[in-house]
Amino acid sequence: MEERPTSDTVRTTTAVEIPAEILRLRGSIDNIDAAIVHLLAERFKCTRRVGELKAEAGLPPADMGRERAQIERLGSIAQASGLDPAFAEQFREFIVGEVKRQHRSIADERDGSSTDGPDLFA
Ligand SMILES: C=C(O[C@@H]1C=C(C(=O)O)C=C[C@H]1O)C(=O)O
Repeated sequence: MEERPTSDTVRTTTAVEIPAEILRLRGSIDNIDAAIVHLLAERFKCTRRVGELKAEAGLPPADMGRERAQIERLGSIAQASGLDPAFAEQFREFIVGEVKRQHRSIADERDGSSTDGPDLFA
């Protein structure tokens, strides 16, 4: 006979069968996660090169004019696609924060001067 959980027994996840639809959805979630990692890897390849070109040109790591345009554009895209725009902005900020950290480190490796300059606020 199947043992029923009581207040002092803990039901483990293995005790209950996982519905087939959840398993199917997890297959898609895994594919999406893989795509996100591939896309991020490609994005960081591009931003790393932008960091090198900025350091060569003596440009600062951050460009707040560009970021304002990104925030506006991605906010509209998030809204239209049913993603919370606040979450989209947190995610953008997380990624771009790492990009700027990498740009500062590229500039520092070159001559150590670019981190001392102001961000671009055009
Ligand atoms: C990549 C750049 O540098 C920074 C990083 C950005 C990004 O990751 O999209 C955008 C603007 C900059 O603050 C850039 O200027 O294009």
